[in-house]
Amino acid sequence: MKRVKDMDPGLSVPSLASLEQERRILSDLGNDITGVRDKNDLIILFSNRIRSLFYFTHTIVTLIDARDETYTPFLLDHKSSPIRSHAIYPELIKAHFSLNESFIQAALRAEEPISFLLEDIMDQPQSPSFLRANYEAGVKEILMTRLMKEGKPMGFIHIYSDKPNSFSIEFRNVIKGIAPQLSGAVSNIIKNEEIIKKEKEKSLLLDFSNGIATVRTKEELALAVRAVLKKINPPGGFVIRKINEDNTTMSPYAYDLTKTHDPKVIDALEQARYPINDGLQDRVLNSAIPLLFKVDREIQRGITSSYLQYWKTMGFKEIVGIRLRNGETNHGILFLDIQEINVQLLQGICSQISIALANIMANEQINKKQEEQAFLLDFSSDVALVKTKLDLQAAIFRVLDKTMHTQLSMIRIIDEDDYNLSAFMYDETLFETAKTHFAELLANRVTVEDAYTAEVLASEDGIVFNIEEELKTGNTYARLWKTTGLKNMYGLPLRVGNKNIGTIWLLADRLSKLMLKGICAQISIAIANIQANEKLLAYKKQLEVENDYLKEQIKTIYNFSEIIGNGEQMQEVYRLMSLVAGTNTTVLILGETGTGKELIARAIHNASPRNDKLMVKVNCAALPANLIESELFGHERGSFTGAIDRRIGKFELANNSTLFLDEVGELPPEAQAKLLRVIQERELERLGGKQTIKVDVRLIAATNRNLEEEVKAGRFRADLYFRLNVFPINLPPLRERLEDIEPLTHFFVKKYSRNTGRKIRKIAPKVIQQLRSYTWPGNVRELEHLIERSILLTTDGILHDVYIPQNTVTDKQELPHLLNHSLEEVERSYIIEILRRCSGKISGPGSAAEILKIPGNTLHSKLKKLAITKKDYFS
Ligand SMILES: Nc1ncnc2c1ncn2[C@@H]1O[C@H](COP(=O)(O)OP(=O)(O)OP(=O)(O)O)[C@@H](O)[C@H]1O
Repeated sequence: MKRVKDMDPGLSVPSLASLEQERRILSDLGNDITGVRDKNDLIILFSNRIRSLFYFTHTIVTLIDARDETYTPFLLDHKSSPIRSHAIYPELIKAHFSLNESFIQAALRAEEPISFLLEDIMDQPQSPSFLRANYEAGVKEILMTRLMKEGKPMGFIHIYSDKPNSFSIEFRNVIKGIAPQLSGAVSNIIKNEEIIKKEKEKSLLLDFSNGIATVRTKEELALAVRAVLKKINPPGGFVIRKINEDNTTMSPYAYDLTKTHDPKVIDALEQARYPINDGLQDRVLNSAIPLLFKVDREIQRGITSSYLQYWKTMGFKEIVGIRLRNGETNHGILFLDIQEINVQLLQGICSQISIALANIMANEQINKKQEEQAFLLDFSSDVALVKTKLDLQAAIFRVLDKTMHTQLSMIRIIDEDDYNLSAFMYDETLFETAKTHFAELLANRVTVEDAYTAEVLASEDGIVFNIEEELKTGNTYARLWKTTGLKNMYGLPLRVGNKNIGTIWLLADRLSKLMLKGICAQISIAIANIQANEKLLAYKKQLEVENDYLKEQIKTIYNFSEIIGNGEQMQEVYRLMSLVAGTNTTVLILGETGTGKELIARAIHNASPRNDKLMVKVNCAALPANLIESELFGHERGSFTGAIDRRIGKFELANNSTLFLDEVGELPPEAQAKLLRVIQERELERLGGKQTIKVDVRLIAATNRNLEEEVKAGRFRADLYFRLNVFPINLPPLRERLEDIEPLTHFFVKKYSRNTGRKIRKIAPKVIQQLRSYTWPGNVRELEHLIERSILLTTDGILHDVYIPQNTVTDKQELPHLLNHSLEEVERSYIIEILRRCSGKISGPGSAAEILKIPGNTLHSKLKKLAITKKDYFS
C-alpha cells in the first residue's frame, strides 16, 4: 500500500455537532430505508442524504460472492456516475472483480472506512478496471467501507470524489455509523430478491406444469418448452433428444423450430441417430445434476458426434445437458444453450418435461399401434379382393411403398416338388442400376436348402439382414441390395397354417415386427387364393373347352337335319316336335328300340330356348337300382357306403336345360316316387342332405315299353305316367315306314364311307329291295349297323349285297333245316341267328338276351360254352 490517508480515523474524537448530525442522518436514513421499494432507490436516497452534508461525486455498493472469491456491483446510482457513458460501463456493472488483490484486501481488512488515492492503486497488479475508468473520468479518491453480516464482510460501500481530501473524520464517522443499517437493508433486499425469485420460479413452474399437462404431441411439447425457456433464457435454443427403441442411440425429438428453418437441416435432425455412449450423452444421462459444458472443449476432448459440430456452426458455446428421467427410467436429454444455470429451476422444468415426454411417447406408441392395426385392416380388405397376381402387386405397391416406404424386392413360391422355389413376383425397377446382377439372381436356381432361404423358412418371424453387416460377411446378394440405398433386407416366410409356401423379401430402413407379421399373413393368404383361383380358372377353361367340344360333337352327330325320313309318319313326328320344342312341356317319346328316340329328344332340346346348355341324359336301365337315386338327385358326402365325395345329381346338372330320361319304364319304384316329387315340386334334396334345391328342368322321357300296360301291371306308377305322358310322340317302327329305308340307306352309306374310308360309288338296286323286305326288329339302329358291316365287306366300291339276317325262328320253313341237329347245335344256331338280328347286342333293351328272355349274364356264359364269337354272327 503506497499512500493511505487518515490511517486511523477511528482514533479521532468526533465533535458534538458531528455526533448530532450523524444521529440525524442515521435516523432519517433508517426511516427512508423502510420505504425503499427498488434496490437502486436505496443508494440514491443514501447518496442524497449524505450529499446534503458532505461532498463526493458518486457512490456504489458491491457484494462479495464467497463461492468464487469475487465482488460485483449491487447498488448503483447511475445518474451520478461520471463513468456512466464510458464504453466499458455496461460490462463493469456486471463484472465480478477478484478479491485477491492488494487494494480490496486492504479494504477487507480495514475495520474503519478507508480511503485511497486512485493514482496510487489503479496500476497495481490485478487492480480492478473500474479504478482507472473513474480516474480517467476525473475521480481522485475512493472511500471504502465494509458492510458486515453476522461478523463477516458481505460487501463494500464505495464513495468516490473528484476532489482530494473529501473524506473528513465526520464524513467517515457518519459512513461508519450508517454502514450496519445499510448492511441490514442490503441483506433485506437480497432476501427479498431471493423470495421474489423463488416466487417467480414457482409461478413459472406452475404455469409450465399447467401448460404442459395439456400437451399431446411433440410439436406442442416443443412450443411449451420454448415458452418456458424464453422466460429464463430468452436468447437460448434447446433440443430434446429421446432414447430410441434400440436403447443404444438417441434422436432429436422436439426442438426450437424458430431457430431452425433449413428443411435440409430439419430432415437431417429427424433422421439422426446418435450413439448414446459418445462420451457426452452418456455423461448427461448418468448425472443427477445438470451438466454444463463448453462445445469447443468437448470437440477438443475428441467427441466426434456430429451434433457438436452443428452446435458450433450455430454459434452455441456453452450448453447445459439435463437428463429427462421418470423414476428409474431415462427417456432422453434436454440440451440448452445457456450460460447461467439455476439448477433447481431447470430440474423442476425437466421433471415436468420428463412426464410429458413419457406420456407423449406412450401416446405415440398407442397411436402407432392403432395406425398399424388400421393399416393392416386396410391392407387385409385390399388383399381380400385380390384375384390375380397383378391385383396383389398393385395392392402391395399401394400400401408398402406409399404408406410404409417399403419396397417389395421379391416373392418366391415353393414349387409342387416342395424343393425348388420360383420367382412369383418381383420389382426389377428397384434394381435399375444393377440390371445384370438382378438378371443373374433371377436366373439362379433357388431351393429350400439354400442358406438364406433355409434360414428364413426356419425362422419364426423372419430375418432382418442389415445390408452393411451382410456386405462384411460376404453375402453376395447384399451388393445388389445396397444399390437400392435402403438399410435392411427383411426376409420372411410366407405360411398358410403351418405350411411354408414361399419367401418374401422386403427392403426398408425400418419396419415394425407386428406389421411385418400381419403383412406376411395377408400376402400368404392372397397368394394361396390366387393359386387356387388360377387352378380353378384353368380347370374351368378346360371344362369349357371340353364342353364346347362335346357340344360341337353332338351338333355334328345329332343335327335336326340329320333325322332322315320324310314319310308320312315321320312328317307327323316332325309336326309334333316343332309344336313342342319351344315350350317347357314334358315330352314322352315312345317307340321300339332303335327307332331314334334319343335322336328326336336331342333335336327337341336343340330347337328349344335351352339349347345353349347341354342336354343331360340318364339311362334309367343302365344303372344298378341302388345308384339310380344318387345319379338323379345327387348325394352328400358319406350319405351311404361308397359316397366318398359330395356329388351333384343329373337333375341339378340339367338346371336351366333338358333332362332326358331314357328307358324311363325301367325306373325302380322308389326312384319313381322321388321323380314324381321333383316333377311336382320342382325342387329336390340330395341323398343325405337337408337342404332343398330349386331346379328348373325340362323333362323328355323315352321308353320302348308300353307304359300303359306297365301301369296296369303295377310296375309303373300311374301318377308318374300321367305326369310324363303330357305330350307323347310315337315313333313308328322302321317296317311301318318302308319309304324311309332308301334315304336312310343312302345316308348311312355316305356316313360310313366317310368314316371307314371305303368309297361306295353305287348301291345295287337289289340291295334296297332286300332291305325293304326285312322286318327290322332293331329298327334304324339295325339298318345302320347292317350298312356299316356291309361296307366293310365291300371291295370294289359297289354295294352289291347286304347281309340281311335270316328270318326269325317263328318262320316255319326254316325249321326242317334244324331237324337233323343236336340240341346244342340247334341252340348254337338259334343264338347266332338272334344275335345277328339284334346286330350283336347281347344284353339290355333290344338285345338277344331280351328276345331269348334270359339274363344277359346267362347268355354270356352260353356264348362261351358254345364257342360263339363275333365272327359267327357278323359273317
Ligand atoms: N330318322 C333317323 N335318321 C337317321 N338316323 C337315325 C334315325 N333314327 C335313328 N337313327 C340312328 O339310329 C341309332 C339309334 O337311334 P336312337 O338311339 O335314337 O334310338 P332309340 O330309339 O333311342 O333306341 P333305344 O330304345 O335302343 O335306346 C342312332 O345311331 C341314330 O342316329
